[in-house]
Amino acid sequence: MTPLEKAGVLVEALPWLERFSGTTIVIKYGGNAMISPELQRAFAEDIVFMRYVGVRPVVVHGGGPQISRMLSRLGIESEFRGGLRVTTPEAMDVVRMVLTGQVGRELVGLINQHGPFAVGLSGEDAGLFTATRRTAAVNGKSVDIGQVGDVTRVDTSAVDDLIAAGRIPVIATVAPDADGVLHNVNADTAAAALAEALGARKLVMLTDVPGLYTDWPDTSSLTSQIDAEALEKLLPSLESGMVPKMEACLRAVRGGVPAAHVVDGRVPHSTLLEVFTSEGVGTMVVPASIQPPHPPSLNGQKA
Ligand SMILES: Nc1ncnc2c1ncn2[C@@H]1O[C@H](COP(=O)(O)OP(=O)(O)O)[C@@H](O)[C@H]1O
Ligand SMILES: CC(=O)N[C@@H](CCC(=O)OP(=O)(O)O)C(=O)O
Repeated sequence: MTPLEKAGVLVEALPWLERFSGTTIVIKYGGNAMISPELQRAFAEDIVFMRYVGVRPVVVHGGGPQISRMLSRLGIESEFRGGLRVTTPEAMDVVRMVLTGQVGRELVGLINQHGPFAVGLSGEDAGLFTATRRTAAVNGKSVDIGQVGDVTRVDTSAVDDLIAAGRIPVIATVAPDADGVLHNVNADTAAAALAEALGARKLVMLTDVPGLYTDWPDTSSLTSQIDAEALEKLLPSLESGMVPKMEACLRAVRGGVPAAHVVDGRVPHSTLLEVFTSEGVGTMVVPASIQPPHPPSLNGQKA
């Protein structure tokens, strides 16, 4: 690349820096996207980059595959229903241990190789999340799945304090209910609730597919943009992990977040590409088809 081309790349980011500097962006890092140490390091670089250019990143992490591995090492059976893990009290202990003690710690460590930014917390800290037990929808019927919750209250004060101090909150999604009983909350669900409560400018979900396929697994059905109404119609036909993910995107945009994106976390620096380049990668969910004006010279893909 010539020096002029390098300068071009930097200048291309300018409208996006102008748009997003000073805003809060919630990034959900799925366990399936954490497939190599290099990718995890690239993710940490993206988050720190955002912080240095004045964006206020908030990381919500998953860890589904890591939880499944630990459960099987311990000989505890685990199954998913409607994209959610059936969570017994015994499994709940493991979920909490893996998310708060392992996956969260590793991300905090990677980010903090660049400076004292990341602080790990969970839904239990300072009343961040209150959960309400939920069921899963399987073939149109609602079935009990144990200690699994939805986030029904968010107290953002601890996250606000950390952001104001220039820190990067890294959040694990276990949460007590109103009686203090701990629940396992799907990380997509929690990220959407938090993005809504923080008034985030964007929600970015990193996963292990290039985006939403409207006719899964037909690869030609990958969609770059969908509005809330169309997504709502599509939801009953979605499968497995995409159910909570797209429900979460819908919740976020209906709750006032201008755009929610599903992007391929297996692509190095996909977060940077999504936020600071004109291409826009993955699938963007918007409240309605009509978009606010774009910065100059854009292709209409981004928000
Ligand atoms: N319509 C669809 N479009 C894209 N992915 C889908 C769809 N339906 C099911 N999937 C599956 O959902 C998975 C992503 O969800 P999940 O495994 O929960 O990821 P994460 O750990 O990132 O939250 C994909 O790997 C894919 O196998
Ligand atoms: C209720 C429920 O399913 N909770 C999830 C929490 C972790 C998660 O959501 O991780 P990913 O983002 O990597 O899928 C689980 O136990 O796997």
